[in-house]
Amino acid sequence: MAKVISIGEVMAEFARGADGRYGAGYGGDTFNTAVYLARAGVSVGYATALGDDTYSEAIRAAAEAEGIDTRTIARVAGRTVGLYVIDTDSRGERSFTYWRDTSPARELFELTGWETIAEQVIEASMVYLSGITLSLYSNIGLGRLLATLEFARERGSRIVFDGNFRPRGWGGDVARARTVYAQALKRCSIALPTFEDEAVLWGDGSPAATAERLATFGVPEIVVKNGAEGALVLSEGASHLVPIPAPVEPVDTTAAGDSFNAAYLAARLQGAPPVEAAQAGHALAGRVIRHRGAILPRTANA
Ligand SMILES: Nc1ncnc2c1ncn2[C@@H]1O[C@H](COP(=O)(O)OP(=O)(O)OP(=O)(O)O)[C@@H](O)[C@H]1O
Ligand SMILES: O=C(O)C(=O)C[C@H](O)[C@H](O)CO
Repeated sequence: MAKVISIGEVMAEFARGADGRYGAGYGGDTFNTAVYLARAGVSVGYATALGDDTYSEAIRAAAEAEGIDTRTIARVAGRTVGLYVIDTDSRGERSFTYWRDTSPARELFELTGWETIAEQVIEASMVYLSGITLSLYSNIGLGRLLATLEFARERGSRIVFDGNFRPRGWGGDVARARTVYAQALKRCSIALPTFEDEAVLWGDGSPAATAERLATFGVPEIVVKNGAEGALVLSEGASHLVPIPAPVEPVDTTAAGDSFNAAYLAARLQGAPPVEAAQAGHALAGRVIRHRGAILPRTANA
């Protein structure tokens, strides 16, 4: 059984290159983290639903080539995956446009056989999800996901959550987003948010305010990422600001946070303390933002 199971959506990706042309790939926040976890040697599975077309099959094959356990990937006949396009500004800051409203991933917890996938999630020793994951599902799907997380937690699994707030995913309904986030946070052992996103969703004035708010939800281990400003680690009652090793001029910041999370978790699973794990997070994220798209070419990851 996979040690970590990451839950969410992976899409086809188009990233615009320096020449103005778009290159094709695939990505999705929780999938990006699963890829970087696998590359760090962590046993990881991905839970989602794909279609049965060539794009879906290419994504499944890519997951398998990365060594990701695909037994928790459902397949829906006659459907295809969502799509997103990355555009970047002169500072490498990314923006996304999505075509994802009809993707099968949104129905994961309502498909025939969803219980089998939930059972595998419950048996994982760590479950990873994000605010984007939460934005995918109907209230029925969310209820099933939250029950699954609750059972996993009762079995001793650690729930890891990255807020990754994307307002469009919630149709502007911030009140619903906050209610649903609170349900995930109550069950969370490790929170790995990004300050910018938390400020939009919760109105936090500083990374310290984000960390304090998450601590009041009872989250014992918190890392608040803040781009080039470093990361604030709060664990066992002590807080540490972990600076980036060196500033990077980003080409495309897509998956900066996702790759940070993977390197952080891999280090924690290998026994490193939180501050050392955050340094590993910075090191990988600093490499990822030098490349276009969410996922580094395999040769660039070494
Ligand atoms: N200019 C930079 N120089 C060096 N490292 C950076 C820079 N910007 C970001 N990083 C690294 O990336 C990590 C995450 O950055 P940030 O908080 O901007 O990500 P994010 O918005 O969550 O990304 P995404 O949601 O696309 O995955 C930082 O903690 C840091 O390690
Ligand atoms: O924005 C999303 O929903 C994505 O999953 C696309 C990107 O890969 C992700 O946001 C990067 O963190």
